[in-house]
Amino acid sequence: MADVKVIDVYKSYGKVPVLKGLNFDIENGEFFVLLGSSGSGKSTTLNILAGLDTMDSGKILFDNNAVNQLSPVERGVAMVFQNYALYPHMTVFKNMAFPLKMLNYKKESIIRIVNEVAKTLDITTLLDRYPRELSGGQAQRIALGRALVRDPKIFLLDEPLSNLDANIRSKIRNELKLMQEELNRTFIYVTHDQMEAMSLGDHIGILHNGLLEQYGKPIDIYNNPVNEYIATFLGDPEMNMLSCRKNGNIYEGECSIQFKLNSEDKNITLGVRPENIYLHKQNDDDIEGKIVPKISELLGSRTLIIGMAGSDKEIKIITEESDISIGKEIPVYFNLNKCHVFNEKGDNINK
Ligand SMILES: Nc1ncnc2c1ncn2[C@@H]1O[C@H](COP(=O)(O)OP(=O)(O)OP(=O)(O)O)[C@@H](O)[C@H]1O
Repeated sequence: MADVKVIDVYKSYGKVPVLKGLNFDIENGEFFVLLGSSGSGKSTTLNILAGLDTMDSGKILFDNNAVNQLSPVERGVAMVFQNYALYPHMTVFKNMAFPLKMLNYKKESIIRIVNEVAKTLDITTLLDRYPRELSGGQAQRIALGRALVRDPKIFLLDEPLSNLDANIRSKIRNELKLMQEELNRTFIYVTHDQMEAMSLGDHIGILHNGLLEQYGKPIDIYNNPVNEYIATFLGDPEMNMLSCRKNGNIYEGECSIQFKLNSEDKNITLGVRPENIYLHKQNDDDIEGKIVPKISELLGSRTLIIGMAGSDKEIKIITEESDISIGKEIPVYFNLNKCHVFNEKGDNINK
């Protein structure tokens, strides 16, 4: 049984359509990430799920029950925002106790629940502090704690890590994932950060133009993007896109490549990820291209090469080789099996 079902949700602000028939299911206890660029409608979707915003039409089911008419509290969801929204004049304890107080819990119950949650989150020593005395990571944990005290079925998280420094961010990210597994609750997490989505999500839904453009396990979307938009949105550095044109029975394209492909399309785009381009031939049927390396950047054990194919086409390659001469044309190799073929509409026609 799906925990959350979003069915044909439409939403406009004035004349501007934001959600144009959104559909997806989220399973009980999973970490679902809604990924999309700025303005794609992620927060709107989350607010509608929470009951903080209304939809124009559509249906939302929690455990197969329609929640359209229910208030945020009645829905049993908890929302965690990027700015934590802690009350500055209250201690951590009082911040966490606040939602329970609003629900008229008895004092003893409040003390017991807050202490239990504080123990789970390892924040017992922070209970007497004020928000100004907390680091960003600690404040984030308190914000989660405040959501946890109500024992919600579903957590809705709107870019909760975006105010944190890069190093603490990855630490809290890992903690969040562990916490979700331990709590075994459904997390719906909104972000525009594809790395965050890839590392956190059991499933990812990519929102684009008011629709869920692709849904799946992170690795499946990475390996089988349905179109050029998704292909370039996931992956850093992004997938190289080579324009190619059919000439007789072969395709010719950027990077001076030539290859055979069973397709009727006159113009196609060949997509190849930076890690799938090699400086030495791997297989007899590899496609050979030419680039002029412009920049070589050591990434640790691997090197990023930015090369030029023609005057204004950049090609990015991730290689384990470190001895790269800049400014001199070199051959590069990749295999059609590892490429994606996009038609003129941008759809992936590999499969
Ligand atoms: N209350 C509102 N009134 C009018 N337009 C709105 C309102 N809220 C959001 N929008 C518009 O709806 C679109 C989607 O906004 P939303 O905040 O859902 O996007 P988002 O994907 O969460 O973006 P971001 O990553 O920048 O937070 C945007 O174009 C935004 O300007």
